[in-house]
Amino acid sequence: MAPSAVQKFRPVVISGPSGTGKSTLLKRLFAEYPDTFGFSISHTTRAPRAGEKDGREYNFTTKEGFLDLVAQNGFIEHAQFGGNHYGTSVQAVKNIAEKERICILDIEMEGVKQVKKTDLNARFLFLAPPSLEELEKRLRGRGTETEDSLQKRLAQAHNELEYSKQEGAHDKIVVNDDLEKAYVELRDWVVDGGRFGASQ
Ligand SMILES: Nc1ncnc2c1ncn2[C@@H]1O[C@H](COP(=O)(O)OP(=O)(O)OP(=O)(O)O)[C@@H](O)[C@H]1O
Repeated sequence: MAPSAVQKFRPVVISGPSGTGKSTLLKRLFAEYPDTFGFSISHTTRAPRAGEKDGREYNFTTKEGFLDLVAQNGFIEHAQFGGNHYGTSVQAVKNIAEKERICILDIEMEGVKQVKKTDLNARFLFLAPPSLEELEKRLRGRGTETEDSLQKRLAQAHNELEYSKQEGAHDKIVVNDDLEKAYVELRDWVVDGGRFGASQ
């Protein structure tokens, strides 16, 4: 039987505390490997803004449609912001594999646990900071956080680090100390000699 798209184009889940450097490293990976990766398109109940197209920026949906999909366990993760629902559906991730691209999911711990319950056959990489002190320095240096949001992120970072120590939580852990070294380690694991984790 031919392997399904998600078996061949296995999604890669990158998690790690906010500020560890996920965006920085992914940006480099996408630049070095254009047309290889993709992000899934999220669902939202908010109205499209001018210029936004259904199925491109978001899958725009009604509240009823959204809640139906929640009831069917169709979402990997979903949340409410400002009165609107947002979510990443399992199908949206599969659609990337159908397009013969590797879907990258940049999600947090609860999302990681949800992905494990699906048939997505994903690979899990955890990006760890060298220490919580260094993470705090980077978050402050980025200049995007208030004191309150910084403290929340650090508390969540502690939880993520504890989870990452559990047997089988992740397939690969990369410590982002020296950026260059971390990039090479992440890239080599993701690319996997051109196999991208597929067994055939
Ligand atoms: N190895 C490194 N050494 C020093 N600074 C780094 C390193 N990697 C990333 N940074 C810096 O740390 C800050 C946080 O990085 P980045 O925004 O990529 O984190 P993130 O994990 O994507 O965070 P979020 O989940 O909040 O989006 C940035 O200012 C980035 O330039």
